[in-house]
Amino acid sequence: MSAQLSQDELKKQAAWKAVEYVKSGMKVGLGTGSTAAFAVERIGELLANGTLKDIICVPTSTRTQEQATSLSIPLATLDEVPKLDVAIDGADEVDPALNVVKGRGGALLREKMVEMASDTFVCIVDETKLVDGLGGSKLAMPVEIVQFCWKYNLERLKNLPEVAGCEAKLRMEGDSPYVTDNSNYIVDLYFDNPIKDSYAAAKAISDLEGVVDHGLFLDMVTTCIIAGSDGVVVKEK
Ligand SMILES: O=C(CO)[C@H](O)[C@H](O)COP(=O)(O)O
Repeated sequence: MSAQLSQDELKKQAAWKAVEYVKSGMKVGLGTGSTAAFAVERIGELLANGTLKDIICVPTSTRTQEQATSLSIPLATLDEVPKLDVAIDGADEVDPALNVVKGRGGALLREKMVEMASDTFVCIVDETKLVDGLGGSKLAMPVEIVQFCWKYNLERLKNLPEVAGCEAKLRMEGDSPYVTDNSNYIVDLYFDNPIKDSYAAAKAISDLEGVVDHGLFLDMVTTCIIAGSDGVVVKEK
């Protein structure tokens, strides 16, 4: 039966399972992306039917903020609620140690801030996101940089020994650079092979002046919910 589920149905299964971690009275981080959107929708439903009460949520993007507002989910910022009980968010890649790449949706900075502020980070994915090593999907690993002298920083990123051989491209939206919710640009790094040492890469990237943040979320996920053709698997860190 489950072998016939679409990718969206798998995302929804993972999202619904994650929402079981949300209890009345909690402070909740809301992720960004198509998988996280199913979780936001479910939280909205459970609030509307009275199953969940008195929760307050912190969104990780203007997109999620708009969705949550449309569902009458009570919202706050980290300024108002600096400590969260649980955050639920998708990911682009998940390795066997539950380190993840995030930010293909462009929300990496707010996602990292909200997820670091949370006691529990429940990551929700379908099985297509599983990789043997980060960078292994051959899709983008985003780095958020300031707009100022972006070419200079793109070149410096490309030339870091810790990400040797990667391709670096400024993310575009039509004919213009993509601009994040924080008014920054994104350089996407593409790898032929998984990154050898994600920790060294994360440090080297962060150390560049003008880098705001990157999509390597290391040692952050506490629970990963993976929906696949064999059902839903929960992995705890
Ligand atoms: O990091 C993200 C957005 O910045 C998303 O969580 C990530 O891109 C996964 O998205 P989706 O659930 O649509 O596959």
